[in-house]
Amino acid sequence: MPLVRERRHQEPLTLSIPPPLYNRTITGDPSPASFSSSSTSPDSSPVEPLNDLEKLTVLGQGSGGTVYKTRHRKTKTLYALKVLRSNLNIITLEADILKRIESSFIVKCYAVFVNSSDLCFVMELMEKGSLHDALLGGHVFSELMISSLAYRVLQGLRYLQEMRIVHGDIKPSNLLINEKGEVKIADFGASRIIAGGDYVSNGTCVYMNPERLDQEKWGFGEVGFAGDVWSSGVVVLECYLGKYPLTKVGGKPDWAALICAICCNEKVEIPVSGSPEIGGFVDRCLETDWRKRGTVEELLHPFVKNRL
Ligand SMILES: Nc1ncnc2c1ncn2[C@@H]1O[C@H](COP(=O)(O)OP(=O)(O)OP(=O)(O)O)[C@@H](O)[C@H]1O
Repeated sequence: MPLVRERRHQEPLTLSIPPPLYNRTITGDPSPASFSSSSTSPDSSPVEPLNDLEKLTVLGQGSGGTVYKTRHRKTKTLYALKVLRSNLNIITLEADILKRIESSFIVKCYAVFVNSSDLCFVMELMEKGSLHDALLGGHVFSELMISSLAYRVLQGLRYLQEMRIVHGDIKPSNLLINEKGEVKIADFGASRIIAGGDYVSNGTCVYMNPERLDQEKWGFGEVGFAGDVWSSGVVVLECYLGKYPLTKVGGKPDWAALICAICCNEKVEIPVSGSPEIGGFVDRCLETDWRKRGTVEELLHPFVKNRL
């Protein structure tokens, strides 16, 4: 069956967003403007309404908005609140995807609220931040830790594939860690739901796979899932080496250098100090031809079998 990416701007708003119900200001919000909110969450939402949340600190900043640590005023439960300031027609696909997801390998979204031009996601708080933070300063991980991380990412991708969802932006800052040290996949801003044919590029360039950078050569098709596998391989290699593995350290690579590094270079391999299992794993993920690349099912063995 041909694949169609549901174009965000063509997509009708799939969330049934009711008219604003509330009109109060969230504590700590520098804007005096009222914070109108309307819940679009599943019935199980523990947060209703949005202004029950008190902003505590800023957890991080993405290209589209800010993520806050918040506390529910009554229950005292902590949540992460992601506020995206963008074209609602574009970002509601992310909300739609999050609404469908229920997996212990993926950061839970409890509720989605709309506030004029902002879309607010109430999410499970991942206390230990992102894998990107954990990698700062050239920190390297043991193979056992990497295999545990790879297992969780692959299980998350397996779930998404069953839901016909391509994540599209697997990278360290989108892999979050909770208090127990469990890694979960987050951020569906570059995701797409596969139904048949069309394709739009999105996501972070340095973790992109050859077929996405060179679409004329590779064409379209069921490449999205293979793309998530490629990115997972880059992340595993980065955890092993303590640095982004496909280009030289320092400086942001320009587009041409990146295309060359990802599409034309010799195969990137794990150093000889690595075990054959992690070497084989990376090798299968970073297979340039997406048709020959390892699948999620295949990659769940044997490297990740030794997971923690
Ligand atoms: N649920 C969460 N719990 C704890 N911290 C979070 C949570 N979600 C996001 N963060 C933090 O906020 C940062 C920004 O997240 P966000 O998803 O907005 O952008 P990003 O993935 O870092 O960048 P990009 O704009 O490229 O997607 C993350 O890197 C992480 O440190």
